Amino acid sequence: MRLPPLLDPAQRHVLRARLAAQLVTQLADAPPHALISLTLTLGEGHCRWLDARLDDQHAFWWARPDTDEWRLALGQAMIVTSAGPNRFTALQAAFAGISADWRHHARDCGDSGNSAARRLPAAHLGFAFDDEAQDDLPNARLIVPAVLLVSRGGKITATFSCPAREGEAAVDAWLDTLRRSFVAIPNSAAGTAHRPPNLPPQRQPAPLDDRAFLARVTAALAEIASGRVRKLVVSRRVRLRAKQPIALAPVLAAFAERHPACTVYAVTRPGMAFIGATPERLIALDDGIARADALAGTAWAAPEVAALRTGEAAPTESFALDDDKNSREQGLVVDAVRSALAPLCQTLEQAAAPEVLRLRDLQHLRTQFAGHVRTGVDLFDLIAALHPTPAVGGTPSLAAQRWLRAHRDTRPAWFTGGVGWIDAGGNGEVVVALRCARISGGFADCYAGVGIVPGSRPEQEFAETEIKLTAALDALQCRPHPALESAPTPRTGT
Ligand SMILES: C=C(O[C@H]1C=CC=C(C(=O)O)[C@@H]1O)C(=O)O
Repeated sequence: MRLPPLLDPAQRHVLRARLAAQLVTQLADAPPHALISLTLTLGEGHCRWLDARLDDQHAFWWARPDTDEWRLALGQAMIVTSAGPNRFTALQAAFAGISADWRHHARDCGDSGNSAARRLPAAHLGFAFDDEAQDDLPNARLIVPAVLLVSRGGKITATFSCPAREGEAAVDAWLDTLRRSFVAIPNSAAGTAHRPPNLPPQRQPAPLDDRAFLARVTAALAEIASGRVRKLVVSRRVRLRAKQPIALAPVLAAFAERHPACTVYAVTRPGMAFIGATPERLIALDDGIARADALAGTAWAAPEVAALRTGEAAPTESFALDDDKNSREQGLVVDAVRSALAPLCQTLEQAAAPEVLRLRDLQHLRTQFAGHVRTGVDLFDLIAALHPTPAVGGTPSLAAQRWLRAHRDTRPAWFTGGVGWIDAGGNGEVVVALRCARISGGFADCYAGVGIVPGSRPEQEFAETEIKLTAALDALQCRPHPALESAPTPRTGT
């Protein structure tokens, strides 16, 4: 849809006047260290924010298409980064400091009455799988954006934030951020429909990487047989190359259209973007109720994929979802999530049996947990207790992480880490960064991992990664593997 009128360059003077008036009022009694946020209602409608220039600036884009929630965070009012074993505690302390004097003024949208404004203002956060990882995104990061645009349930808001010491100069900085973000696309443009689509990138064959993955799965099975670990999650990368820089908006639009029940996310900085559509919630906290998923075990309906690339006699179909191997794989995640949450919750409930989560190309087993958290427990405590679950690391967790480091199963950017947001009241949600790609210029690296337990077979696990990679490959319009072109994949589920 069109951008809300207040974001139209022709209306900027109105926006400027409203922001300046509210900021002056807030500054009157604020100490310099206070964080000030102003939320304006921009009207009714649905905005996916894909008109924004995401490709060449620091931004965070997040969508839950099926609940009509679309967020775009631009710029930085406050930023905290961290790494190492205490990284979540460091973010927690920083967030406590920020929220101790976070002043919020919500004009025309009464914090409690308007669902679009209820979870505002907010920070966004993300972290790598491994607390020692060093990559082109900080290991762990929390940002209160300068501008946060939210379209949720038909209501659109904009929240502007700055440290009080910035004073009235913040208004021009906010308007500059908006100008830079929406400058190239006239207000009349209707989202990505007017943008040229990306030309399909080519998949770069990497037979050595493929063999290394198969060898890692075999080594993981040997480690499991030794009794030192019970489960390991092994991952691989597929590289795509395009003739021109890959534009993000069409890829995000495709992710959102094909995976509406997933969380679609993009974390960008100049020259690089990390994007994906994940089905897995790590944790959500809402008014003292924590919700978490134990997601693992995979089945798919494309037997042809199983014989790809390895050229060996391979199983021709996936394990049934209720097969012992899948149940074991998911059961270990259920046990770990329960053990992590139980000490932090007064009550904890879990579904009696796993449900089937049907996605576009595959299916998973999922057990949902819900519990009342104990007094004083916050989102960071919950993240620290849960991450990494055996859905992305292994069991026992520390032994699995040691093995993955030793076997160079590195997880670039925030793959198998987390991305999410937290509002000023401590409510928030973090998803596990899966089904993703790191895009840089004309290159896209797509990632997928698989849980290895007794009974896993290397070729079949390879096939499972191919199926998981389909989400990113499809969104990037990469042509399917030749072996799949002649045999269309039967779709199951939605
Ligand atoms: C690690 C990934 O998926 C996890 C989540 C669901 C099912 C999984 C599995 O069946 O192996 C994985 O544990 C990935 O998609 O890269």
